Amino acid sequence: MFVCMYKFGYPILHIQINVASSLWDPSLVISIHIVSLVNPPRSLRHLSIIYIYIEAGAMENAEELFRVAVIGSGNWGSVAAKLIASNTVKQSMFHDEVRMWVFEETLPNGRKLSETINQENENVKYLPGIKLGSNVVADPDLLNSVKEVNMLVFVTPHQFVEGICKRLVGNIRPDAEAISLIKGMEVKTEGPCMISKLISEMLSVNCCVLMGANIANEIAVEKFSEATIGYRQDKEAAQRWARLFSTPYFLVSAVPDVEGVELCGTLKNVVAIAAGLVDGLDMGNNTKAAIMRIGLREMKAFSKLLFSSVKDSTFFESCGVADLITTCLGGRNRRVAEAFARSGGKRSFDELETELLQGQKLQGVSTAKEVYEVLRNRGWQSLFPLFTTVHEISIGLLPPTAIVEYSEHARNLNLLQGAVQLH
Ligand SMILES: NC(=O)C1=CN([C@@H]2O[C@H](COP(=O)(O)OP(=O)(O)OC[C@H]3O[C@@H](n4cnc5c(N)ncnc54)[C@H](O)[C@@H]3O)[C@@H](O)[C@H]2O)C=CC1
Ligand SMILES: O=C(CO)COP(=O)(O)O
Repeated sequence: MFVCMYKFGYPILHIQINVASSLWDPSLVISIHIVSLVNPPRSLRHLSIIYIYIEAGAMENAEELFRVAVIGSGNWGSVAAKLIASNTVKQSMFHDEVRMWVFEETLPNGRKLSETINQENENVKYLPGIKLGSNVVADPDLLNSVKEVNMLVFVTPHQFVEGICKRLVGNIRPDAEAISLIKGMEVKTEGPCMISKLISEMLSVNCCVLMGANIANEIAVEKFSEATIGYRQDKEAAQRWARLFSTPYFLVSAVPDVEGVELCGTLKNVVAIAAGLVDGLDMGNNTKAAIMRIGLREMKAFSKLLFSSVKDSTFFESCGVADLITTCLGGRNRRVAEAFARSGGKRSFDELETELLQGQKLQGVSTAKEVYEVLRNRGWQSLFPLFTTVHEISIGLLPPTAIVEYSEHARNLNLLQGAVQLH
């Protein structure tokens, strides 16, 4: 770039040569600047090259920056926006602004949720007391929220994703990429469909997943935790997602196993329902640990039967055993299931969800139903006694106490091991 200007009464030539991209941040450009007097008077000839300096600066072309939208603004959606916003202001490869699509609601005081978020920089309904970052912009208009965006973060309860994607078809950038933080699955007539696959197929985008031991309220107050990104082939995209989410208190690693990571996040919610039932029955820690162990075994077997590519090592990442533990100890699925067991199964999960979670959504009960459909369609019910029992308890077919009646399933558990070894 050449610029000619007048300063101190003399014409000055400023030459900027961009020589390379920085290794640690591709959006940083290293430039050499030569600033010189043009045709200086004899007395200033010794200053004809005034100075040369090297600079590392942000790319000037704003179109090249990655623009992020968070689709969803619940408890985890809001924390995800906060994490991302803290990084986009610091890393020059990202545009500062983070748009957050809000499923619009009118609050009890008559104000709109999206307006309140923008005025107070806080999601007063789903994450009260936490500032999101002044660069988070709430938008109730889905299509506007994704305008010019090339990094789409999906984080809504899983039952709403298909409807959202239908509205997005044809309305996103062709070079957009996506990540799903959603724990859940859909069951179609042709079989189970993971949410990342649904997003990927409906929108023709590459879709990674991010799952982990991530109780949103704890990360909101910046307590240390870890998460796992699952990716298919595009390691570079996975690394970009990791940069977008990682902070000193939120450590993100990536593994090439999308289905394994996503199934861990999805299935542990069913086990958390079982753990909550155990709490509601006052069975104690040994029983809960037993349920978690049996649950982990069924998670692994189910995942491997559906996708032979799923890796054993994935179950030892944050998305696996760590998320199982935290959700069984402190999650919403556990809490509502405990209340269900304490009512002797007399109050429905729907009623308890509305009362205890006030707009937040349970994923475990619907996931148990979806898993059950897969088991029934494939004749695998007897191989997965925990998953089957959780569903049958949740629809009132069995009492909550059935969660610990395992002795008669012993034979089937052995069968399960055999079935998995076949793969
Ligand atoms: N909250 C947590 O600690 C964590 C949640 N997750 C996962 O993140 C996903 C999203 O959960 P949260 O952000 O916690 O949500 P949430 O359960 O706190 O809130 C429910 C959200 O659904 C929205 N909603 C209600 N009706 C809707 C509709 N018809 N269409 C679209 N949206 C609608 C609400 O506006 C609200 O934003 C879930 O899959 C969950 O399993 C994952 C890790 C941690
Ligand atoms: O997924 C979670 C933690 O990683 C949150 O689980 P709950 O939805 O049960 O709160």
